[in-house]
Amino acid sequence: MTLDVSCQIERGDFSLEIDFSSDARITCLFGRSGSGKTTLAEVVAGLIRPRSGRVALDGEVLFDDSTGLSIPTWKRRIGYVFQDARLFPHMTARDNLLYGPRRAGDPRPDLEEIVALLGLEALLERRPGVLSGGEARRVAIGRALLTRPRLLILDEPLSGLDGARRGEILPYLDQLSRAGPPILYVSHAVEEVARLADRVVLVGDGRAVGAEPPDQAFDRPEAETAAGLSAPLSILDGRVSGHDPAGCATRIDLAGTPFLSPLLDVAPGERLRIVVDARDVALALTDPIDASFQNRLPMRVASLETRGDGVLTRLEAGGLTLKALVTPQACRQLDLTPGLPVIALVKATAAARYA
Ligand SMILES: Nc1ncnc2c1ncn2[C@@H]1O[C@H](COP(=O)(O)OP(=O)(O)OP(=O)(O)O)[C@@H](O)[C@H]1O
Repeated sequence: MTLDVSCQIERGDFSLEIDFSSDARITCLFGRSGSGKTTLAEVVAGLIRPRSGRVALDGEVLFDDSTGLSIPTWKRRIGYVFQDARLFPHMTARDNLLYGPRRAGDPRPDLEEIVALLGLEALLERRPGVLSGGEARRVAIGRALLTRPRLLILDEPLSGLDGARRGEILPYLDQLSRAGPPILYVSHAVEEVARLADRVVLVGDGRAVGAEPPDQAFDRPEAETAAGLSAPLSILDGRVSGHDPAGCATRIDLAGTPFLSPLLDVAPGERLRIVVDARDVALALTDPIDASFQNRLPMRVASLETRGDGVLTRLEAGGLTLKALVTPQACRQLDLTPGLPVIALVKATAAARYA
């Protein structure tokens, strides 16, 4: 799937300039409340007409103001799951699932498969009034999937759910990301984006320009502002190489660099993504072998940038990139310059697992 959006939107006093292209399995629209994420999603779905520009999915033009073309929503084959599940209250979960429109000639979608994918078996005969928020969202996602969409739009699918309910639904979203259609995922929550996104479109200050890998997107000051972060995040993809025999730590291979995290319930060989706050990375010129840092990574300074009252230091080693936010004093003391070999010091406990 390739989604190309290049258009201008006006909605009352609000205007948004959009220009991105993504062929990722999960593209996240990330920005703070009111930045225009839902508006952008509604443009893709055909629920809002842009003032000008063009929208195309897999090369098929859905909207083009220069030719006057605007394919209606129902012909776009895009599934849209709204922030509120919008299930029919008088129908069972099963009947809600089977309600979605279907194109003539399309093979009937496999209800069993989608029920299994989203863990809906026990819910089928229940009405929405006796479903939890998370269960209702899963039924709404199932209903959208049963229309065989080319693209699934999930607008803040975890909003309003407490931590436990979010934790319940996230593994289903992981499964969906592997087995379902491509997803346009709207969120203002950094945990969700860091866990799920293949590409991130930052929406803010009237702009949504470029779809970037999450680590790159979270390098930007705009992302820090949108996420309410005090420092950039490193979003690192790795594979579990094993668990500490004493059972208190997990070994992860980060692009060839071994890394120790707290014990994670992830089998060896599985992929995962961890997040490290740039403030949790210290630097040394020689290896402090008697310090408690479990990760002492030989790296090289790639670049330095003044960020607020700190210095954002980007580090590289093989395929691994890591960010450290240090004080200007520390920068002077170590005489940090691009190319300098350093040891990056990261406590195992500083690594959070998001996927
Ligand atoms: N029907 C409308 N008419 C005029 N302005 C609107 C309309 N709907 C939304 N807006 C405005 O458009 C802007 C973007 O709203 P939108 O819902 O797209 O933001 P969002 O990033 O999805 O926010 P949230 O995360 O809170 O859902 C806001 O300033 C909002 O007030």
